[in-house]
Amino acid sequence: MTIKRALISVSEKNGVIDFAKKLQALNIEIISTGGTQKVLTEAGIKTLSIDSVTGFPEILDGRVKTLHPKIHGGLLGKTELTSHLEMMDEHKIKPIDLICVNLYPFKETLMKENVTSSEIIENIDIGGPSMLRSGSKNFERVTVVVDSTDYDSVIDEIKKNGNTTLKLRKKLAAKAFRHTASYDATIADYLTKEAQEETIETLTLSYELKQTLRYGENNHQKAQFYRSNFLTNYSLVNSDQRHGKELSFNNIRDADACLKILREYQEPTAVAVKHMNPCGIGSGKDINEAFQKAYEGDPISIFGGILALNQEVDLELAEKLSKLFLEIIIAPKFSKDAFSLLSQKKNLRLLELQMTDNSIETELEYQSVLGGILVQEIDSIKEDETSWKVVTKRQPSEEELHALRFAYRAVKHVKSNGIVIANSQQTVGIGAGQMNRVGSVQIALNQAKDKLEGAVLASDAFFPMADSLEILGENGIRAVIQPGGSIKDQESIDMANKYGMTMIFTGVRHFKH
Ligand SMILES: NC(=O)c1ncn([C@@H]2O[C@H](COP(=O)(O)O)[C@@H](O)[C@H]2O)c1NC=O
Repeated sequence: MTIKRALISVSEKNGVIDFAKKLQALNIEIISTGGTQKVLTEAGIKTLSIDSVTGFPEILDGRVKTLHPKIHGGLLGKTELTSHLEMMDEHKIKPIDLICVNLYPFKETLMKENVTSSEIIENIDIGGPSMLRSGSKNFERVTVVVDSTDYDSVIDEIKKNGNTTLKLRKKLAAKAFRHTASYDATIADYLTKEAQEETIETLTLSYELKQTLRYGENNHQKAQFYRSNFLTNYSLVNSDQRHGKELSFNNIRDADACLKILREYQEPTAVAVKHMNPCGIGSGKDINEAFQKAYEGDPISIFGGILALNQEVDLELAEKLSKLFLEIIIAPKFSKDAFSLLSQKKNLRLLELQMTDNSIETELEYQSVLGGILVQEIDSIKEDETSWKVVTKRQPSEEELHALRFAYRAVKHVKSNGIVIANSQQTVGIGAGQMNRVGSVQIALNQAKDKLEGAVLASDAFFPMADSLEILGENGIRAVIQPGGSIKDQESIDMANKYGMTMIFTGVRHFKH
């Protein structure tokens, strides 16, 4: 069976003239909706108007154009069934064998500045998805084109056989259903937010393929990277990779962890990450000093790591960075000479990122478990220092308080059990991902060694026992910040007092499992 009739109804009209011309040259009759018909007619392509087929005008400002049995019957009718053919005959419904439809730009409208809600609602396409669904259900006969990148392969197949192959029609139908599902997911997300609903009975997500990755966590695992429909500040998805080979799966996760930490700091700051944990965070009066602090915090672990900085990298800094082995450097900008120096390193990736506004809004994060998915708000709670309680006899000095704030912002991003030892501008010891807290404390102390003078300690969750405090006291740690909440808190407080330490309970836990 050959394709005899096509319907074209597109909002995004790029490439459609060429496609329609080729269909016309293949003797395919074309029906089209108002705006599309205008464009095609102007290009000298003969088309039938929708109303001449339906016998009904386009009404309600375009809300009803193709929603008619003459169209949907033409798409859904099974021409191999005599009963269908008889019914189509009786109601003067002619088969439509190909549809080319793309939808009202809902997402693009949503992202426009100063857009009104009525403009958003009017950009919910109803007739387009209906046609896509009707045609796709009947993929045995109907070719459904929703993506202009498929125009050529469709034309090629029709040229060869007068029709597309069943294989291609099936592929295109699946694509069309993915397209309408994603389109609806975006609308559902918008309306859910508008209706201020929090717990929804069905999770519908819409992400677009950004790139196929060479492999996943290991080279026998296939992997892809999908982007959200909406741009997020500090997101790797919006980065401009200016140099180096493609990011790997592990690079992306590490770089994301790095950026989530960087987002916590307004002052010039550098963050180095290894295996999703920070290994050095430094702040300073300028970005050079910040990097120096981050580097000196742990000059060993930064090797092979990922570094993100929240200010432009200049030549002076680039010279220091070029001496290190780093996988990725992320910054809002690289000066011209910094870029030419760093881009000489073949294995280094350089990424420029939009990181202007570091306000952390309530975002959701997803984690898959076997057979399910967990959704939670990201840990973006604003620290309310007025609810912090000094539980020891000694109050923290201004300097200690400054360091405690710095350390507590960092420990939130360390895998539990998380321990950070820091001064007011630099992490000097990080204990991460241990199965007991005292183990993390020991790792952090071990790493901090000669930098313990005046250092403070932050813990992501309470100390279950006084043993950690005893070790800290013996090692000269003078100030501690932790959520509190253990039944043995009093023992830890007594131990802190014994060593003349000061300790703050924040009341807010920051587990990161
Ligand atoms: N209401 C309908 O019956 C209807 N039928 C097709 N559309 C959409 O109208 C658009 C094309 O319109 P035009 O050819 O007038 O520019 C396409 O994006 C198509 O998906 C419709 N519009 C919205 O639902």
